[in-house]
Amino acid sequence: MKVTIFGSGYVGLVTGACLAHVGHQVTCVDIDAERVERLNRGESPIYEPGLDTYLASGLSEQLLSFTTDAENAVADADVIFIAVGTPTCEDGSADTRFVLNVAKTIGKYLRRPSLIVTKSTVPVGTADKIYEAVAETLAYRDLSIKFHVASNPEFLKEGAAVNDFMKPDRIIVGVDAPEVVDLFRQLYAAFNRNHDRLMVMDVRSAELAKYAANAMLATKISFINEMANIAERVGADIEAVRKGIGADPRIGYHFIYPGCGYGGSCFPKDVRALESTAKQFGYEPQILPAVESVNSRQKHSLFSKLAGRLGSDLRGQTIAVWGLAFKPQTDDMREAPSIPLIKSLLVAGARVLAFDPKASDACAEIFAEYEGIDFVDTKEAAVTEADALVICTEWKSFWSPDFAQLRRLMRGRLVVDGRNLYDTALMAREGFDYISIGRPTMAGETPLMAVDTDEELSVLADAV
Ligand SMILES: NC(=O)c1ccc[n+]([C@@H]2O[C@H](COP(=O)([O-])OP(=O)(O)OC[C@H]3O[C@@H](n4cnc5c(N)ncnc54)[C@H](O)[C@@H]3O)[C@@H](O)[C@H]2O)c1
Ligand SMILES: O=c1ccn([C@@H]2O[C@H](COP(=O)(O)OP(=O)(O)O[C@H]3O[C@H](CO)[C@@H](O)[C@H](O)[C@H]3O)[C@@H](O)[C@H]2O)c(=O)[nH]1
Repeated sequence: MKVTIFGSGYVGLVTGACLAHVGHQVTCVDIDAERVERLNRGESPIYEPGLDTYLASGLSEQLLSFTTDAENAVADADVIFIAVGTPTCEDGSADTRFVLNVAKTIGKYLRRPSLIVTKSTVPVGTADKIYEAVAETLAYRDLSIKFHVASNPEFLKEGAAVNDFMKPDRIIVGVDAPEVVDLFRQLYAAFNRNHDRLMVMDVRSAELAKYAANAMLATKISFINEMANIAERVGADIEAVRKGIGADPRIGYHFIYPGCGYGGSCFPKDVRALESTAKQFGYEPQILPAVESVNSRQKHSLFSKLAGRLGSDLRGQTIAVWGLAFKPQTDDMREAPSIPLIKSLLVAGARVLAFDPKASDACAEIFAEYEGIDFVDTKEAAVTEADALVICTEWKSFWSPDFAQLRRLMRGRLVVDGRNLYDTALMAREGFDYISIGRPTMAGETPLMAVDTDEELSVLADAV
C-alpha cells in the first residue's frame, strides 16, 4: 500500500520504518527540512534501538523516503497517517493545532479517496474536527472526494519502540465504517499473522482507550511511589512489598517499580489532557490530579533526600549524577526527573558532574544557560572527587559498579539511588551511606528529608 505519514518524530519515524520493512511504500512528510535531509542520508535524529537498521534498509530498497513536499505525498496515498506532536497547553489540555494544520494540508492536496488515520494521541472528538477541517478545505476547492477518518492510537514505548511496533499486543482501530477495517487488515497483515491483534471499535472509544491506558500506567506508578513514601516512614521495605503484591496475578509485577517519578513525553502530558477533557465534559476527576501531584512531589524527593544529609547549601560540594534520560535506552529528556534534580542542585550551589550513555547532548541543551554543570564521557569521570552520587536512570551499565573503584574515586560516601538498583545491606558492607526509594537506610532510619511537606516541596519546585 502507499502510505504517507505526517511527522517524523518517535512515532512517525518508527511507524514509517516498520511499515516499509514489511513492504509498504512509505513517504514521511515533515516540516523540519534539516531533519528530512538527515533522514534521507540515513541519519536518525533520535536514539532508538534497531531503528538505524530499518531506516537503512528502507532507504536502500527505496520503500522509504522523507520529504517536506506534502502535495505529492498526499495526492498519491492510500492511507495518510497524522503523527505530529500534541503538546500540553497552559491549561493542561492537549494542543491539537499541529494535527489540525495537517488536516488542512491534507484537504488542500487530496486528489483521490483516502483513509486518514490519527496516530497522534488526541482528545476525544478530534477525529470529528479533522473530518470537518478536511471537508471544509475540499469544499473551498469545490471538490467532493470520499474520505474516512479513523483513530489508530500508538502504544509503543521509547527505547523499545521498534520491537513494540513489530510485535504489538493489540492494534486498536476506531472506525466510522466497516470497509475501513479491511484497509487496516491489509496494512497490518504482517503484524497480525497468527493471532488477531486488531481490535475494532468506534472512533471515540479508540481515542479514549489511548488516554485510559496511559492514565492507568501512570496511576500504578504513583500508587507504588505513594506506598514507598509510607514504607519509608513506617520502617518497611518497598521492594519486599512490591514483590509481595506483584505475586497476586490480579496486581502483577509490571509497572509497579518505585522510583523518582515518571517522565517522558506521554504520561505527564496525557494525564493532564485527560483531566482537562473530563472537566470540559462536566466531570471533576479525583484520581488523575492525585496521580499527577504524587508524581511531581516524587520528582523532588532525590534532592530532598540528598539535602537531608548534606544540607541545602551545597556550595563547595560536587555531586555526580548517573542517568539523565527519562528512562534507559533513549536520549529523550522530556520531563525527565533528572531536570528538577539538577536545577535544585545548581540553585543550592553544587557543582554537578553528569553522565548518561545517550542523553548528555540533549541535557546539555536544556542547561545551556546554567553554570556549574559539566557533562562527562564515563560514569567513572562523573564520580571522581564527588561528595555524593545520585542515580536517576537505571541504565544497565549502572547495575554492577566496581564498588572498590567507586570508593577510591569518590570523596564522599553518600549514594542516593532513585531506582533502587542495589541491595541496602551490600551497600552498607561496601561502606556507603546508601539512601534509596521506600527503603529504610541500613541504620534502620527513615531517610532524612530536607523538605517534606507538600508546602515545602512546592516552595522548592517554585525555586527551580
Ligand atoms: N513518543 C512516544 O513514545 C509516543 C508513543 C505513542 C504516542 N505518542 C503520540 O504521538 C504523537 C507524536 O509524538 P512524537 O513523540 O513522535 O513527537 P515528536 O515531537 O518526536 O515528533 C513530531 C514531528 O512532527 C513534525 N511536525 C510538526 N508539524 C508538522 C506538520 N504540519 N507536517 C509535518 N510534520 C510536522 C515535527 O517537525 C516533528 O518532527 C503525540 O501525539 C504523542 O503523544 C508518542
Ligand atoms: O514501574 C515503572 C515503570 C515506568 N516508570 C517510569 O515511567 C516513565 C515512562 O516509562 P515507559 O512507559 O516505559 O515509557 P514511555 O516511552 O513514556 O511509554 C509510555 O507512553 C507512551 C506514549 O503514549 C505509550 O505509547 C506507552 O505505551 C507507555 O508505556 C519513565 O520515566 C519510567 O522510568 C516507573 O517509574 N516505574
